Amino acid sequence: MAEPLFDKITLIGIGLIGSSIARDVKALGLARDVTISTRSADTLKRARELDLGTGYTLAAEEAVTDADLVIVSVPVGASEAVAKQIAPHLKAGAIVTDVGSTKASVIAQMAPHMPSNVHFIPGHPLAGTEKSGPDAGFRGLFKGRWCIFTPLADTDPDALGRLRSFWEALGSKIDEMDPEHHDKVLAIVSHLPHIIAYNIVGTADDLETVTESEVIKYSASGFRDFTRLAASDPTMWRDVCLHNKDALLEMLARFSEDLAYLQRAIRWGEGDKLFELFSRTRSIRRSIVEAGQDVDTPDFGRHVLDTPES
Ligand SMILES: NC(=O)C1=CN([C@@H]2O[C@H](COP(=O)(O)OP(=O)(O)OC[C@H]3O[C@@H](n4cnc5c(N)ncnc54)[C@H](O)[C@@H]3O)[C@@H](O)[C@H]2O)C=CC1
Ligand SMILES: O=C(O)C(=O)Cc1ccc(O)cc1
Repeated sequence: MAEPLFDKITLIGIGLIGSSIARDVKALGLARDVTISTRSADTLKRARELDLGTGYTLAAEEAVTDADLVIVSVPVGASEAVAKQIAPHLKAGAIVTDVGSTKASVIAQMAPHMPSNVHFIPGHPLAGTEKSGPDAGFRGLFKGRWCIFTPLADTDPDALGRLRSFWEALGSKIDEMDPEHHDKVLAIVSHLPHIIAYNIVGTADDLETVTESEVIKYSASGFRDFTRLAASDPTMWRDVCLHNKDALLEMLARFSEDLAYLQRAIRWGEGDKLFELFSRTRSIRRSIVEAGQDVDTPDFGRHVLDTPES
């Protein structure tokens, strides 16, 4: 068991991400006190049944009292409400971080409410699944995965170092970026793929000439991969779309142009153009595999941490 990095950690939101953090924190002994707060009584009750923390309350302002580290793991659209609620009750010197999939909007929502004696360090673990809620979390989700920090200009290096040590204890690799760049990168590698998945599954569902039972019966593995992404939480992804609007619209515009190019090549029988693109994209997949980043298999992220569960 590791020496606790923090006396008290408070988790606001205890879904897939919050509960995965809680499981690792508890198993690794990273805090003496793990207080959990979430919006609904049913979810809080489930967190208690799963024994995810040491204290439970529906009142976020009560939960953050005396906390050394506060991790906000709620849909990005709820960030401002949470920040307003907790801000007056934060301990001087506390670190407040989040895990939201978009960063510029979360900073705009939270930073103005943070007291000057608190260290607010936005973060985003690039790890997850299509599932949600406290039962969906699991130990080791963050192992070997990137966690991106988008620190504000005046961030205290000591606080940054302590947050880095925390994520490293969960097995993550850390990178830093400015929030706008983060939002562009994530728009192409994560947000656009989810939108494409929602769209293709919606298109299949709307077809008049192919029945739903045929789609289910004959779904090839490529289509099944899309259905996994398209099963992701609607609240979370509505919020991602609304809160990374500019970057997403830019990537969608680029995507539509490139799709039109493909459409023309198919219409006019330009096989050389199709072959050239398909060869280029194949090499990207090879680079991902060579870089050891091809962990997105059906059981991806399910590797447990080396430290045995206590
Ligand atoms: N699901 C994924 O694969 C990943 C999600 N994220 C980000 O992590 C955050 C949480 O996502 P998940 O854990 O997947 O969602 P989830 O739906 O599993 O859990 C969300 C939690 O937030 C709580 N909540 C919602 N509104 C709240 C409010 N106003 N006050 C307090 N609690 C509130 C819910 O009760 C629930 O406990 C999101 O911002 C998402 O963008 C980041 C990386 C991966
Ligand atoms: O389930 C998947 O394939 C994901 O891509 C999970 C995911 C969703 C949102 C994020 O911000 C990061 C990771």
